[in-house]
Amino acid sequence: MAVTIKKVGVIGSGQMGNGIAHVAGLAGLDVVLNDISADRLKSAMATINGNLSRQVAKQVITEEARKQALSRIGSAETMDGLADCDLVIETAVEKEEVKRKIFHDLCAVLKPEAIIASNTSSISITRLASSTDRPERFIGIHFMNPVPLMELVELIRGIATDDTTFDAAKEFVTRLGKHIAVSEDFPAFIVNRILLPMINEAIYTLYEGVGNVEAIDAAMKLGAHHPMGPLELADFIGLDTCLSIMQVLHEGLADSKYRPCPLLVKYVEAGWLGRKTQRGFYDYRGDKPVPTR
Ligand SMILES: CC(=O)CC(=O)SCCNC(=O)CCNC(=O)[C@H](O)C(C)(C)COP(=O)(O)OP(=O)(O)OC[C@H]1O[C@@H](n2cnc3c(N)ncnc32)[C@H](O)[C@@H]1OP(=O)(O)O
Ligand SMILES: NC(=O)C1=CN([C@@H]2O[C@H](COP(=O)(O)OP(=O)(O)OC[C@H]3O[C@@H](n4cnc5c(N)ncnc54)[C@H](OP(=O)(O)O)[C@@H]3O)[C@@H](O)[C@H]2O)C=CC1
Repeated sequence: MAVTIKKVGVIGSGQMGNGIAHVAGLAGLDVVLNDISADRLKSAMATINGNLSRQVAKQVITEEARKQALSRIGSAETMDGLADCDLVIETAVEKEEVKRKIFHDLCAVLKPEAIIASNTSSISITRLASSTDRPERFIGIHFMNPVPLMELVELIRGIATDDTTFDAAKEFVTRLGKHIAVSEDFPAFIVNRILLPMINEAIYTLYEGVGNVEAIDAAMKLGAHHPMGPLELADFIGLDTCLSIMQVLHEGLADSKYRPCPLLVKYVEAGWLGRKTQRGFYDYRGDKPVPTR
């Protein structure tokens, strides 16, 4: 039976959650954003408004489209508010036990025919699906950061994902105007299997003293035409997320070439997670970012 997605739930209102709510609202879908923190929900709504306003100023969207999109995005402090969604996308932190608990709580309230998706960067979709009551209606829908600007979304089927779910996810992503890359359910899928070892290697390059933060980022921006240097990009993604992805690659593929750089571990242990905590490979607390090494 075909599934029509009209109402979308988003769990986790961090940078990815607010981006997904933003693009879904703009595409004319009703959105309910949920988070464990009421403060986070409030600031996510303000961020979405700010990002929509930037798009109006740049004439990417009209003022009317901004207003319409905002009016479609609501927030819910408990999971009950997601009960009648057709699709719920989980976008909480990259920790398997957190995601499993969310799915357990979500399945208790969500209508049985609804589809559940995870925006995980790396974790097995088959394994996450097994913590739900509907593995056949579970899929990986992996957006890229920043969601309103990046064109790609990866779709990942778990072993049990049925064709109806895959087709509905495809239709949903197409409606958002994004390009789809289909990936097999392997650790970190396609983009992060390639991108994260490059970022980890850039951190080793720093750790071994081959270059400092500025030299490494300038080298890849000006020498390889990357839009952001790898350390700037790591701060943008979040160093906790980068470390989690490397750990999934290291454990999942059992190959020492994916060993997370000890310097990355140290930054995460310090709570220097990048832009979201205002300190990572750069310090963002002043007027302009200053390298921390
Ligand atoms: C970890 C995973 O699981 C997967 C991943 O996502 S990996 C990460 C993938 N993403 C990347 O690799 C991003 C690499 N960087 C880029 O492509 C570019 O730097 C970029 C597209 C992010 C920005 O490009 P830019 O035009 O050079 O930068 P910038 O001038 O700062 O921003 C341009 C506009 O983008 C928009 N923008 C920037 N960040 C935004 C955000 N978070 N949300 C919405 N809009 C944003 C703004 O409209 C901004 O306009 P203003 O100048 O008015 O602020
Ligand atoms: N950052 C990136 O570039 C990309 C990330 N992803 C993936 O998206 C997901 C989210 O990443 P990102 O947005 O960067 O992370 P953030 O740290 O920005 O946001 C995560 C959000 O989830 C909230 N949260 C934590 N636990 C729960 C819970 N039990 N229920 C509801 N909300 C919860 C956090 O709240 P609090 O802070 O209060 O704990 C926070 O608001 C991860 O799986 C990540 O791997 C995918 C593509 C790109």
